[in-house]
Amino acid sequence: MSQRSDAPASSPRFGEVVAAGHHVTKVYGEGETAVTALAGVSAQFVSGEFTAIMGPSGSGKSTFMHCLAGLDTPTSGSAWIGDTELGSLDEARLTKLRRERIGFVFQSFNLLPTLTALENITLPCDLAGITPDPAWLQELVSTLGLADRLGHRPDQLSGGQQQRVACARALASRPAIVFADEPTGNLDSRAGAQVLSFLQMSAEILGQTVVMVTHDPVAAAYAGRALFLADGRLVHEMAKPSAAGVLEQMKAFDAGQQAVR
Ligand SMILES: Nc1ncnc2c1ncn2[C@@H]1O[C@H](COP(=O)(O)OP(=O)(O)OP(=O)(O)O)[C@@H](O)[C@H]1O
Repeated sequence: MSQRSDAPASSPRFGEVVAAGHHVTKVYGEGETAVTALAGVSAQFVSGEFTAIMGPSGSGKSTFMHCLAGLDTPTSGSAWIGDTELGSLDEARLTKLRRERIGFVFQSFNLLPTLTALENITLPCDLAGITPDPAWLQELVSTLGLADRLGHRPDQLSGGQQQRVACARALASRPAIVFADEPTGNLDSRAGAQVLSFLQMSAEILGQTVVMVTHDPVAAAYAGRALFLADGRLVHEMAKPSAAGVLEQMKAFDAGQQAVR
């Protein structure tokens, strides 16, 4: 895939902050049954960066991602996409922003079963009233190895092919940011590696900002940066994570030790 020089003028410039959470706190429930899922997490995501959010089960990874993407609302603190604070938007504006500026990849693919692969890929653009750039679509489809599968419905595709369709769907509108929640959780290691290589390349070559929640150190090693959550707090950050380094860090947290440097 070649570097593109014809990105829309509204595309973020390299190094620009495209998403941020400021002191994001999320408490579910009230009183004695209240659960503090996030306790004041702040992080910034700059253009072209591929960030993995790591942490043990229940550490708040998905809640943080959902708050950043406007799928959940912080109890206090704020979440930003570009210079828009999501809490300032009503539901209609939030839906519009999600459709126009955010791409999603979920563990369970979330493709519509009655639509073909191509119809699934273009659905968010159709809903947002955006006409996807045909050359860009073709490039995505060929890079993801989907050219001869576009007329198939999801039940006629392997899990790996379905997740590659979901990746094409996420990038079709050239969103400001792609959020991927355990994108390889339902895939074998080979299909998972294809999806992760694509996400890595989309950041490194296309400048696509990607934030991925994962528990898998091997998956995190595809990212350029890993953030570690524990008990709803941001406890460590690692640049250029290796699988071994991430594993060591996770073991240290399990053992209640300080961050490994
Ligand atoms: N809707 C909810 N109602 C009540 N508690 C919730 C809700 N969603 C999440 N929680 C709680 O918030 C905490 C953080 O959950 P979250 O799903 O963000 O963690 P996670 O790190 O993504 O976990 P996992 O890796 O297991 O998916 C957990 O204690 C969870 O039980």
